[in-house]
Amino acid sequence: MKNKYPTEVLREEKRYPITVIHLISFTALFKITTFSLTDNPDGQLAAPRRPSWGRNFLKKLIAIWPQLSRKISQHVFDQPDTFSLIPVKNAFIIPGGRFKEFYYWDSYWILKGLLLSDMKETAKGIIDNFIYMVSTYGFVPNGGRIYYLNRSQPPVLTLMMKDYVQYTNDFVFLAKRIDVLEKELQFWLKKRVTKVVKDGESYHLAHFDSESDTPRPESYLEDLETCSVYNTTEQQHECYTDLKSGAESGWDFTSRWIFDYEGEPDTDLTKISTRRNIPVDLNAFLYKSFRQMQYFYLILRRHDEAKYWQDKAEEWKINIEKVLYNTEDGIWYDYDLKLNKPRRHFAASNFAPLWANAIDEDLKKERGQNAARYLKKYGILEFHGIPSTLFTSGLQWDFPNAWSPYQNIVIFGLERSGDQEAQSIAKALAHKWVQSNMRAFDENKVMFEKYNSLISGQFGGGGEYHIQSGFGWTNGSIMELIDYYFRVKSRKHRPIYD
Ligand SMILES: OC[C@H]1O[C@H](O[C@H]2O[C@H](CO)[C@@H](O)[C@H](O)[C@H]2O)[C@H](O)[C@@H](O)[C@@H]1O
Repeated sequence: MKNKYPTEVLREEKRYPITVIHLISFTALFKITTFSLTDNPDGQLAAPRRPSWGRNFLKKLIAIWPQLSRKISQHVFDQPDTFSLIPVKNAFIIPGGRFKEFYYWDSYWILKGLLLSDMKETAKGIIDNFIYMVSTYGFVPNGGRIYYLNRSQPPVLTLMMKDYVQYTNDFVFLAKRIDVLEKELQFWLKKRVTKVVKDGESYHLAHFDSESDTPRPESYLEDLETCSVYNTTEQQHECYTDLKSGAESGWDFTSRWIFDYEGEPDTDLTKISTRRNIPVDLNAFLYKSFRQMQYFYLILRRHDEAKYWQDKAEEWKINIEKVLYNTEDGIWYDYDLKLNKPRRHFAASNFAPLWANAIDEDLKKERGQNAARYLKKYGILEFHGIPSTLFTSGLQWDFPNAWSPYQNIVIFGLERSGDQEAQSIAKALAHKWVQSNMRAFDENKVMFEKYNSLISGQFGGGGEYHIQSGFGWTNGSIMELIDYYFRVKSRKHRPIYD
């Protein structure tokens, strides 16, 4: 069949018969077991500052880093056209399982875990890989393959730099790279921002919007099948673009991106319309990054640039408040660009502005209180992890799956609101999540990419592939939770909680 495989895949498959491909993937990436000399993978996390159960678990997690570390071999640099890997110089940490290359937003939580394990050189190298990609391609691709070059993932590079600089005080490193951080955020401002109308007023906010209208090479047959319900080529192309935009969101896939005829979330993937949604979490990530740029430029005494990013942060804060905050329900909601109305449904992403602090100082406590009430209303405390949504669609970013990054986003959002009840709920949520992860680890001897919020210790399921283990971001984010909630003494370094 013509066009059965995308050109990138064809190029690799045509040149190399199956056996050679296997050989190549074996030699294209290799594991590194020794880290840089200044890295200390025994890590301060495993030091005797916490209960012994916590120390033992953390030691086991730290021991997983070498299994997930990769470096690109010289063959790829010598013959880049014969590999699908994007050649980056420094070692990195992969998620694990089928994910054998680096992933953009996974790396944010991985980096937190690396810093908490005192592996600052590896962390630095990972940031520099991303800096290289922004310099070369103008943005950070979804992951480390050339077939990911038509979409990004939630923007977190500036936040990675923040964690690194906060841990190391390496302002020279920051000063040399700040223009590239700026370049990445300009990509989002220029390519992903759209006009939003609410109550007759216009605002600007971002949405996910891949520029490619063909099936995802890594899930080619799945996408062909999903979009085959459409009769015209134009409709099929729209469908592919929305699937790729869904992958750009990192929530691939979820009822959040699916609309029924009345604009309500749906479980039928063929109705995917990712671009129609203004996502709360994406705009919170951007707000947090804009504010961070303001602080970075102030430290570097570049006052004009600091003012530019201060204005952007203020604009985003106002727009998040006016368009996404729902005073009646006391929470933020995604916004439907077509029907100009909020999508009033539970999602773990609804809490992201609390975590990003996209709130006026005098409203912080009240917003924390409201968010706590909202969690209780939906009985979220009864679960073993905060589920992505409350829709059972069979898609992996829906009920009952709970994903690690959003545990930290919700928990640290509640924690930093300063409201006492919100803080005690945050602690209870952290306990349940850590418990479930530890139970699963005891039974299976591995960490998973997602968990089932209905059963403590049970891994998640659904979606287009089987459950994967490893797992980079789960390990990084649980280290952050354990470090914050299960500590018995003060620490040498300043914490990096977010
Ligand atoms: O191959 C299917 C999809 O797999 C990735 O998405 C999932 O794994 C990623 C790595 O852990 C994670 O970043 C993402 O949030 C998950 O949904 C990949 O990112 C997708 O682009 C890809 O289509």
